Amino acid sequence: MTTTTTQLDGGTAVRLETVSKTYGHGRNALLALDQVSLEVGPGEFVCLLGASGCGKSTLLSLVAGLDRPSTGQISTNGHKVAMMFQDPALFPWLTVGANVELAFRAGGVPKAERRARAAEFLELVHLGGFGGKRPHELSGGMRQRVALARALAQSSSSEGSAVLLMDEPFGALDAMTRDLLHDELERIWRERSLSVLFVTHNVREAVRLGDRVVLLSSRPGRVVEEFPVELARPRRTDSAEVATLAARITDRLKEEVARHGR
Ligand SMILES: Nc1ncnc2c1ncn2[C@@H]1O[C@H](COP(=O)(O)OP(=O)(O)OP(=O)(O)O)[C@@H](O)[C@H]1O
Repeated sequence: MTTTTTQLDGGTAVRLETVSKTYGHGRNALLALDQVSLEVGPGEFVCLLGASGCGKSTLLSLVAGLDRPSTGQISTNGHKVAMMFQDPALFPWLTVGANVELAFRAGGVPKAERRARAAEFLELVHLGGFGGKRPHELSGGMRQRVALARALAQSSSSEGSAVLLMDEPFGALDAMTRDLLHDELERIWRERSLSVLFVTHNVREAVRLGDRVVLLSSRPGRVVEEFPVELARPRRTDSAEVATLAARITDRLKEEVARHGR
C-alpha cells in the first residue's frame, strides 16, 4: 500500500496523483475513488461535480487529511488547509465570536489576540456586529458565513495562501442567499489568494464560481472531463453564458450517469 502526503513540490496548491480509495475489505470492499489525478493551482478555484455517491466528499476528506488514500499520493505543498461543510457545525452554547476563536485555540494564541483576530474574520464576512450573538439568533446564511469565517481563521497563516476545501457549503440555502454568498466568497477568494476545491451538485453554481469544473464519473469516481470556465467575472448564475456552459456540462453528466445506470 502506498500512502503518502508530501509537502514538497512546486507550483501547485493541491496535487492528487493516481489516488484510489477502497472502503472495507474482502467481499465488502467498495472502490470509491479510482486512480484520480487532479491539481489545483495556487489561487485557483476548482469545482468538483459528479453524480451522488461518486466520491466527492471522500476526495475532500483525503485532501484534508481526515482519511488516507489506499494508493496514490496527495500533496498540499505545505499550505494550510481548512474545510467547510454544508452543515455549519457551530457550537450552540458559544457566541459567534467564540466559535470563530476556536480556530486559534490549538495554536496557543493569547486570549486577547484570539478575540481581535476572530473579530477581523467576522468583519471579512460582513458579520462585524454579530460576535456576541448565539448561532440560533442568526439566519442560515449568516451561520454559513460564521462557518466561512472560522474556516478562513483556521487556514490563516503568514506564509502564503491557504487551501479551502468546501463540501456543498451552500447546498441548504435559498437561491437568493446563495447568490449573495457566491459574491462574498469570490471577493474573499480574490483578496486572500485562496486555492479552493469546491464540491457541489449544482452545475450552475460550479460554472458561476469555478476557474475550472472537474467532472467525476459515477462510482468509482474517476475524472472524466475538465471544463475551463473562460467567462469574465463577476458572473451571474442566471446569465445566458453561464446557462450555456452549464447545459453542456449537464449533458455530459447525464451521459455519465446513464452509462452507469444510476
Ligand atoms: N466511511 C465510509 N465507509 C464505507 N463506505 C463509505 C464511507 N464513506 C463513503 N463511503 C462510500 O463511498 C462512496 C462515495 O461516497 P462519498 O460520500 O464520497 O460520495 P459523494 O460523491 O460525496 O456523494 P454525495 O454527492 O451523495 O454527497 C459511497 O458509495 C459511500 O457509500
